[in-house]
Amino acid sequence: MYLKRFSPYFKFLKPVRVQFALGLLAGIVYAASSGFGLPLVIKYLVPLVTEPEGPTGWKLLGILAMVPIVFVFRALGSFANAYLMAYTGMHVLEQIRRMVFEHIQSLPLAFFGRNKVGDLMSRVMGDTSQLQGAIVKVVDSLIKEPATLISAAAYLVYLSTKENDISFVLIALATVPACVLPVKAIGTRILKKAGKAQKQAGELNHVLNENLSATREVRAYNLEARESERFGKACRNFLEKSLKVVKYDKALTPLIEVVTSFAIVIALYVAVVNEVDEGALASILAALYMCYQPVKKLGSVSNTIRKAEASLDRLEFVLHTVDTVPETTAPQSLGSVKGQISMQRVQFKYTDDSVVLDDIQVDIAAGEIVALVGPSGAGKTTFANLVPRFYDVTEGSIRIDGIDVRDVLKSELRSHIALVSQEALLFSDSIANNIRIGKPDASLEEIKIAAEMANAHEFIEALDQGYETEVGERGSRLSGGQRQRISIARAFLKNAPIIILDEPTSALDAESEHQIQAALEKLSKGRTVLIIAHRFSTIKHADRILVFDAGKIVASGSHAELYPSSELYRSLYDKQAQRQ
Ligand SMILES: Nc1ncnc2c1ncn2[C@@H]1O[C@H](COP(=O)(O)OP(=O)(O)OP(=O)(O)O)[C@@H](O)[C@H]1O
Repeated sequence: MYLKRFSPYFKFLKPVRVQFALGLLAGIVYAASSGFGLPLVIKYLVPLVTEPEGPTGWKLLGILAMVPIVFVFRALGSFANAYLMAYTGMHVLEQIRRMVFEHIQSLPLAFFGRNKVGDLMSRVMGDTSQLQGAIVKVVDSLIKEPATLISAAAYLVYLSTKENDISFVLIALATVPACVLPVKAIGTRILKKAGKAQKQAGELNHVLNENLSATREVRAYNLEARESERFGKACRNFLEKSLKVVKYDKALTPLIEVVTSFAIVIALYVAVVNEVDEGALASILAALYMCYQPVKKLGSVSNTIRKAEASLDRLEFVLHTVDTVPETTAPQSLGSVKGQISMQRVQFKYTDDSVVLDDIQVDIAAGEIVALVGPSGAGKTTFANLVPRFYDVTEGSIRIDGIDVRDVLKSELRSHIALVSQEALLFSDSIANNIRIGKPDASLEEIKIAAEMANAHEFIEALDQGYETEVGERGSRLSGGQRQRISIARAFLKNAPIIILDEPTSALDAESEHQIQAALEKLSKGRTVLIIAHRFSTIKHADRILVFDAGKIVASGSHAELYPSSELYRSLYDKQAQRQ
């Protein structure tokens, strides 16, 4: 049955198996005291009221004492069961979330190009939560509810042997299959609707995330009303899709109750015709109630499973996404890298239908500084992204010191490459820890030296907390130029032989630009450097310039060689010169 879908995830119960087993045991105590204990108590209590010549003294006290005893067992069972199940549930949730998160870390950049951040957040938070709810509720209910049903049925059997009539049991049990029909019909609908509702939750998260990541743009372009409308629409869609789930979810219990009311009437009729006494009659009612209660609960469990199945589909979409940049099974070591990069007949496509880089053939010597220029969209960033294997070539090969990058472990390959991005991205941590990313075991002394090399030491020291200053979310408490210098300090600390430098496009003030430029020149010394040159100010320090156009390298050489020979280069350069 459909529980099979969840079986691979039951392994998460293993670390909490003791609590889980105790929780189940508590569930059985609860079930037995509800299904068997309560009807039994009622059987002895009712005659106390209806029969004038009832028991007295110790016997009376004994019967009365049964009430609190049964209720104490039931209460203890109920509490321990609920608490231990919540305990195991939260532990399961933690593990599932971590598994999904870890898998997301291993996914290539291409995956994030295709999927929205908000939707992924919704999958990590919302869908894991649904799955956790299902695993715990299902496993718990699958013991507790049938145990209650069996206890109540056992009581009916016990009573029928005493009353010499087995017909109540048969009638009570005969109605169970009838209750399964609405459970099945509603379950199928819930699966469909829940999938849509979760998808809409992802969309809602996406709109929220996009808005919160673009707070400046929203204000600058007066997009507040448009954004509110977009969010409102997503909210409404989510509400409508969720309400459909609620409708089916909530229809189940009343439906089952109607079915069981007929069964109860028939069972009572048989009991009355057979002239059972009041105590037995009341206890039959209680036992029947205890029989149908679990059926109802199991129906709601079925709905939970359906909802969780929809969430599982969304989670498995992430978990089953294979790494399109796979790790080699027979890794070679790069050893101490000189930094020679060679690209042979490289072709690259993001999607099947468009070639972004075509027939790229280039050899970059160790220690060479190479600038990549070309019109926007020509393929410069893509070219640089292939070296650390953010993407893999679709044809041809890239070699570092003669070794194909696909034959090296990604972690080793990337340890030899430092990246200075266009938009320096800092983590919400101290400045020291942000620089330390370049070398996790670096001492404060090493961090300060790296900051000095990056022309960052002075401004850091001038801050109240110095290196311990918290930079805020994404480094928002620092200026663009300061962030950039911290990211250059990171690269200094990493001391990698290959540097990829995505030149900042946003205009920095002259002083900041000068400091960054000077730091980058220092950083470039003795290393192989690829500069994605958006502005041409850095070009003069390059040993070679590669001119990209529509995914091809159309010219290569120094500025002095290219200016007269390449029309494209000349026009790009002149346009830049005019702007300055
Ligand atoms: N993640 C992606 N998925 C699909 N296509 C992409 C992706 N990234 C870039 N492209 C496409 O690949 C082509 C090359 O883009 P690339 O970013 O390499 O150009 P670029 O020369 O660095 O441009 P710019 O100077 O504007 O940064 C463009 O047509 C772009 O639309």
